[in-house]
Amino acid sequence: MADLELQNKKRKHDENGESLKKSKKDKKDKKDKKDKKEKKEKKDKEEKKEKKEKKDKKEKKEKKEKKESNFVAAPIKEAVQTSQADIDQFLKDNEVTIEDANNTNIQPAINFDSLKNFSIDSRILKNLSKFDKPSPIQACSWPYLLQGKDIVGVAETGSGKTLGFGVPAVQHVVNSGSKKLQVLVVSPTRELATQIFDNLKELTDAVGLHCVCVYGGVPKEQQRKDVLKSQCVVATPGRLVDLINEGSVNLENVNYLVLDEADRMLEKGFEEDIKQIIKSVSEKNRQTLMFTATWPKEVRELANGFMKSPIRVSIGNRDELTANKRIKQIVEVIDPYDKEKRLLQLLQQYQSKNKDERILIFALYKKEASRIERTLKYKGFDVAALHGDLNQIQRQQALESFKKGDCDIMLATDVAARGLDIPDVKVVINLTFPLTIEDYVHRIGRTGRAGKTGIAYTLFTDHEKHLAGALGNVLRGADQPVPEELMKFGSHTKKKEHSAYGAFFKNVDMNKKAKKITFD
Ligand SMILES: Nc1ncnc2c1ncn2[C@@H]1O[C@H](COP(=O)(O)OP(=O)(O)OP(=O)(O)O)[C@@H](O)[C@H]1O
Repeated sequence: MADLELQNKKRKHDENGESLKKSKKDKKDKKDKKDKKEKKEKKDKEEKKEKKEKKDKKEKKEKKEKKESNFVAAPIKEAVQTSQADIDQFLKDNEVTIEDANNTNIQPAINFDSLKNFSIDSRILKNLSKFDKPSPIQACSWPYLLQGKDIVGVAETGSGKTLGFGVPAVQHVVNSGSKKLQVLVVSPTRELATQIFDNLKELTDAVGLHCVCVYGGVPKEQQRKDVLKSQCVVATPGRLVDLINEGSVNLENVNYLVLDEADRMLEKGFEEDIKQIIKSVSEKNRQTLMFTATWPKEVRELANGFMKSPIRVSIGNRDELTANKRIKQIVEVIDPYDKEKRLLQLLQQYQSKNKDERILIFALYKKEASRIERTLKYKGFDVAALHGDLNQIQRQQALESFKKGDCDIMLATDVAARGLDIPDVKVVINLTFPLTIEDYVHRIGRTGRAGKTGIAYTLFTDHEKHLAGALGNVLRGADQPVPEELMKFGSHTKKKEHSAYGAFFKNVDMNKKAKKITFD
């Protein structure tokens, strides 16, 4: 009995153990299952959250990109209709030629009113109200530029080309709604870059945007900082390439590129820098503009090389090199050794007339400029000098004192030949003729600006007789007298083999440093 009992007990014990084990196992299975379920739910929740975050991030990015999409052509509302008769009269009076392969034929904006329909920001229009009406180059270029077209704008010196590209540039940024760097204006000299910057800054300040000027001869630090918050940059090529190479400037969002004094920018001395700058700007959405007063044939096909079916707007007969007709051009053929004496006589003659009228003298090389500066100062003339032997501070001070009228005589090399806008320059004296006839047209264009008249006096010697024919053509083209002595040198115009221009797109030996023609 006892054994049996014992066996029963043991069996029961075993059975209890079994069921205990089983219930423990069940419990554990249950718990495992629950844990697993919870884990899965947690994982699903995390995945869902992650998916939502990804989706939100993607939407946010798309929204941001959509907002910062590239320039969308300003919607043209029904423009204030200017009668065709008025338009035709305007085109005829200003000898306007518009070459447009696609015949878009957008009506010129011959008054500021019609600009309102191009959705121009009212603050920009307010800034323009200091003028009566758009200048011809502005009237013809703005409508095309506001439609995102590439343009080559050719118009006489002093005709408002800066705002011609500047107004649509700032409107372009306003339209984009983006604070990224989008506008790049490249100019050949520091003084001209500064002047363009001053013009653009008035507009960017008016609409709460930022503009920066990048040029050599001054420390880089401030320029590096300012670029980061700017939407527009005005630059000379050398310093800009420096900042690109060191990674301080990124042009990937630039979609509005302007070459001011474009024919000069395509010359040999600038080609490597310009090539690198163009390479840094993506071609996809790029709107490219070129503006100048002189547009030699050698440059035209080059320019097309990186523009998209550009519209060419010319004011006046720009096929032949023509000077501003409001400038009285006097050419005197003289012995080179008599130039300084003659210069002193001219200064006596013109300075006595009207103290407020500025006289701008051009020498060719900086050594000559330094020598003449010393001579004039020794003779008691108060002269401001602008040439490459001076540091940037001295150059800025000289230009400022001339603009303000502290000095009414400036002596400069061709660094001042292009673009500088000094309203009261009444007389330009070419003490030494420039290297090219184009530079002659730009030099004398420092006077007779914005509709005013001016006088250009040129001392011509047999050293530059190879340019006598071209000079004679410019004089005749502007209805100016051609001196007998000048014609004695012959009227041929040596076909200018612009090795400078030709080199631009050829595989230039990038190792061979281009000969920079610098006067500054
Ligand atoms: N619509 C306008 N009406 C009158 N004056 C204007 C107008 N637009 C610009 N100006 C003035 O004309 C002058 C010359 O302008 P700007 O310097 O832009 O000429 P430009 O054509 O670039 O000359 P350049 O070929 O010598 O560079 C400036 O003083 C400028 O303020």
